Parts: sequence; structure tokens; C-alpha cells
Amino acid sequence: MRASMLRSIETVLKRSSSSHVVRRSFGSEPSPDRKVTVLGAAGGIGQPLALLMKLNPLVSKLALYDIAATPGVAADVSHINTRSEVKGYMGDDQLGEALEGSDVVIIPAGVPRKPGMTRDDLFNINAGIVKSLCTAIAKYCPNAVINMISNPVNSTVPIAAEVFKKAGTYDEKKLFGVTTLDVVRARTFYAGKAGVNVADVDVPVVGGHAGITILPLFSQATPRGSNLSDEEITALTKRTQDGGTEVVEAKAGKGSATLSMAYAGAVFANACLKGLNGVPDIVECSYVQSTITELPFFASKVRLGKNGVEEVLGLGNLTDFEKQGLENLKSELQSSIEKGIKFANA
Ligand SMILES: NC(=O)c1ccc[n+]([C@@H]2O[C@H](COP(=O)([O-])OP(=O)(O)OC[C@H]3O[C@@H](n4cnc5c(N)ncnc54)[C@H](O)[C@@H]3O)[C@@H](O)[C@H]2O)c1
Ligand SMILES: O=C(O)C[C@H](O)C(=O)O
Repeated sequence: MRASMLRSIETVLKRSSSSHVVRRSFGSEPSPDRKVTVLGAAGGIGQPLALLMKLNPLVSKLALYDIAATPGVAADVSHINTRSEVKGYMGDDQLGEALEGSDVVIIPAGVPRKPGMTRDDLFNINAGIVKSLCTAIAKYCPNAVINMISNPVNSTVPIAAEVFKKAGTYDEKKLFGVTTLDVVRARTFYAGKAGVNVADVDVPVVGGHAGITILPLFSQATPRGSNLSDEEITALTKRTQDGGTEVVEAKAGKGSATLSMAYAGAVFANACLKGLNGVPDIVECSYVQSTITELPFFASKVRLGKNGVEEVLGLGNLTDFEKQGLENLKSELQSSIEKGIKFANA
């Protein structure tokens, strides 16, 4: 999936010098019209994500919404000679129009961490932002697939679910917490240690999206490279769990991961679009409503289809180390879920 998306982007970039060729390449592979809306499109993630979605030939309409500065971002991105028609929307009164008719809504709206903060420290601001955006989604595009990026994802996804339940529009198959960046990191870090080609690597990452709730399953990594010691697996696990903090500290007060997140968000949105279009065997890890553990929301591999989640896949065989990691994450994840539910119903 990643490889094919990159090929699509490469094809577009290579051919962009000739609009005739661009038209022909899309014309020969017609795909259904799909509207994608990005909420928080003028932000650190939103801007490169808008660019990547503009390069995705599966998108026919791209709506870019933010509370500030969206017209400039939209005008800029709209000049790229690819399929989608781009429109910028700004402020409360344009939110409905941005959302109407949307097939996929990607939400990177909200504040990012600074050094010393946890993702949960963002709750007080971001919970309210997510609640109001989801209230609008329930009104204007209740059937859209939601890709939740705003942190703390472990709580913002349950908030969204509660908002949709109250509005009578909740479809658990269409609500996704985006944990793809954890997978992207696990793949990169594993490839370096195992000495395998990073482009071929897959590593499932389960649980949630904060600290120890991020549980990479390196025992299921493919392809198998050089044998890694227990110490190396422990270090890889910790680095994946702390990947966000590594970037926050390196940015030293100027935000958190934006470029790698935009890439991860574009990969996940592309998978959702392919699923909606009926492409078979689209599997990605995501934080969704789940019954594979006792927790009501849990990240695991998910098969995507025409209606969103087609199947939540199980965890497979875990090593003792992974089983312990799973037990260790449950109480934190449970309380983040409860915090989100309580907030949404207050
Ligand atoms: N899920 C993940 O893996 C992951 C990875 C990285 C960052 N994040 C999270 O994504 C969020 C955004 O990060 P960023 O670096 O882009 O932050 P940013 O501050 O650069 O951008 C956020 C944007 O959201 C906009 N915004 C705020 N309130 C809004 C509202 N009500 N409606 C629409 N837009 C609104 C802001 O104007 C801003 O442009 C943060 O919460 C961050 O923690 C998640
Ligand atoms: O770490 C953060 O605060 C942002 C994001 O969740 C990440 O994993 O990079």
C-alpha cells in the first residue's frame, strides 16, 4: 500500500510537466469522485497533509478548513496540476460547507506538545476542539469516514464516538484514530536494527497512541532480518513508544511531529479511500472500537472496506514480553477512554 501510494505520487510528480499526460494518466484509471476534508489544514501537519492529499489521484475534491490562514494554504495547493479541485474554508460559518458531501474527514486540529508535556496535557484544549468539530461532522457529513489525528488520540476518539452517539449518527466502522505514525516509526527503527530493506518492512503496532500504550509487536515483524536480542527488542520498543517525545524534544518548543505525521496521515487516508473504492485486502493498524481485548477502543490491524472497518483483526501470537506490555498498558488506556467519555457527556 505504501509502495503503491509512493508510486502514484512519483508518477504525478514525474508527469506534472505535461498537463496532457496528467489528464491521460487519470483518465485511463477512473476512480470514483471522493471529497476529502482536512480540519486544521493551516497547521504544521495540515499543510503538508494538504499537499500530499492534493497529490493523491483518488481525491476529486479537497476541502481545507482552519480557524485561520486557510485561504493562503488553499490558493497555494490549488495551483498544483493534479486531479482534485481545492477549496479553502475559514471560521465557524464556513465549516458546514467544508464538510458537506465529504467521504473522508481528516482531523489534525488542535495544539501540539512542548517538551515536558504528555499528550494527555493537551486534553483540556483539544477535547473541546474535537467535540465541536465532531458536532459539525454529525450535522453536515454524518456518513463520512473520520481519521482522528488530534491528541490525545486515546481520548479524542472516544469523545468523537460519544458526540456521534448523542447525535444519533455513530457508526463504529467509520471512526479511526490514526496510529500510522507508530507503525511508520517501528518500521524505520526495525529496518535499521534488523538490516532489512525498510521499504519491505511491516510491524504491527497495537494498543493506543501514548507512551506505554503504544505496543509494537516486533515478534511479528516481516521480513525477518538478523536475529535481535531481548535487549535490542526492549530498546526498539522503547524508542517506538518515545518516538513522539524524541521529535518534541528535538523541536525544542516548536511543536511535535508534523512532516512524518503528514506522511503517515496521507498513507492512512489513502488506505481508507482505497477501502471505500472496493479495493480488496487493505489492512492498516488503527485505534478503533474493538472487542479483541476488554477495552472498548484498541489499536490493532484492521481490514478496510466500502463501509470503513470490515474486520478488526486479532493480535496473533505474542511473546511473553509483548503479553506483559499488553497487560501494562490496559489501565492507562482504560482511564484515557473513560476521561474522553466523561468529558463528552458532561
Ligand atoms: N496521531 C498522531 O500520531 C499525531 C502525530 C503528530 C501530532 N498529532 C497531534 O495533531 C495535532 C496538531 O498538531 P500540529 O503540529 O499540526 O499543530 P499546529 O498548531 O501546527 O496546527 C494545528 C492547527 O489546528 C488549527 N485549529 C485549532 N482549532 C481549530 C478548530 N476548532 N478548527 C479547525 N482548526 C483548528 C490551528 O489553527 C492550527 O492551524 C496536535 O494535537 C498533535 O498533538 C498527532
Ligand atoms: O508526540 C506527540 O505529541 C505527537 C504525536 O502523537 C507523535 O507521536 O509524534
